[in-house]
Amino acid sequence: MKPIIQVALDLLETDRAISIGQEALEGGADWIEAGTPLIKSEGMDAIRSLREAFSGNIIVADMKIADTGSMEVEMAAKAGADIIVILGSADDSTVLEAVRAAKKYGSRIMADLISVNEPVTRSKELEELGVDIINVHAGIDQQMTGQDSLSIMKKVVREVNIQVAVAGGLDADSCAVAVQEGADIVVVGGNIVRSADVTASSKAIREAVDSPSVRAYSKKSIDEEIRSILGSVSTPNISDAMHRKGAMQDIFPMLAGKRMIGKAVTVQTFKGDWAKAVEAIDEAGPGDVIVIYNGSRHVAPWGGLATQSCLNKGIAGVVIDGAVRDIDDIRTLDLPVFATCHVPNAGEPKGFGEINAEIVCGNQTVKPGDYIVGDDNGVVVIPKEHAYEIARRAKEVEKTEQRLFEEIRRGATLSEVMKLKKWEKH
Ligand SMILES: O=C(CO)[C@H](O)[C@H](O)COP(=O)(O)O
Repeated sequence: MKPIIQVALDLLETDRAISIGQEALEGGADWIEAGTPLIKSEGMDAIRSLREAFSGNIIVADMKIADTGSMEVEMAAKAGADIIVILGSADDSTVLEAVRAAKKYGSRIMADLISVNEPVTRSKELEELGVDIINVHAGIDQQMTGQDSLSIMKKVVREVNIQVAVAGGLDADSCAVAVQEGADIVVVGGNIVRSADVTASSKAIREAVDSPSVRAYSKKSIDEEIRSILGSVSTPNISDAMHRKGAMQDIFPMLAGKRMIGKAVTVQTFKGDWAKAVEAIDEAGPGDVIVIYNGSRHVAPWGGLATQSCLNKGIAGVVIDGAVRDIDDIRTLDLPVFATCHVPNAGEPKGFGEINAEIVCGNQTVKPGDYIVGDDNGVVVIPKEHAYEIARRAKEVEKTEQRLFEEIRRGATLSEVMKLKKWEKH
């Protein structure tokens, strides 16, 4: 049987969901899912509208039912859902009630294994309780911390005889792996619905699941993955992902159009003392960013010679809470430099201070090894212990913005696309 692509319309407004759903179907998606956010935002009317707009397609209502199985299945079924999602972690009594109601109204039940502790055991129990489809799912917040669903899905398909779906940040490559490993249904949200070209993204997934053998799925190291994700987002995306934390204050790019990503080598110095700043170049390695607190706007601990030395070592960039000089040389060299200002004066190499201690730079705490990202907007610090999660969340912000850009390009205004008035705080 051909694998089924279920497109999860995780949006807040039905009109956007319908137009994105249409584009996804043009690319080859099969089932239309009313995502949980859409159902919470618009209620059963969202399901009714999707039923009407997509009369020939299976409609899945991602109700994530936790209780009152019968009542909630009845609501969704009467609104037009063919498949209704309950939580696999719901009590057996709720599952049974949902299954009974689904039979009565001619619908099917999909059980979502999100946050289930023993997914394989629970899948078998759910099958016995009469569930039609198991969905092995790493939720969106779980994905941000690195959890994925494919390894569990592999085990589940061997243990149950009902259809198995898989969900959780899937893209074309992971969908191909999923169907190779036995998934009947791939559930794709963000990588279709927040794409600027929904039809093309949906088509790429169609091709991947229909000829999965040509795909290779390579696993990068965590540092490679963080750097690769951070390389595709902006500092505003990261600031949004960090709820406006992390941006350095009063630190500006000294040359335009340069992007910088790296791990911090920190330097605490004192006004105009440039010894530790320059010694840090020898401590730092390729892909590091030297982050210096100096604290003077009038004497510079950094200039053209230090910048050239960094290039010889493959250092990714420099950030200085303080001044730089030789700005004309710096502008001709290919190293991103961020600083408070530029001045003519150099200080003295006295040697006070510390390399790789925790410092404050641009009013942000920076620890050695934290990820530092800089672009024309400024510099953000990402604590190393949350770097993967923040990078993933920044990528989600970037995807959402790409989609908004596309809808604005088509003629709407930002407030129209975002339905700003509707979502103002009451
Ligand atoms: O149910 C969901 C979140 O709870 C999503 O619909 C599901 O995870 C698919 O979306 P994505 O591909 O973005 O993970």
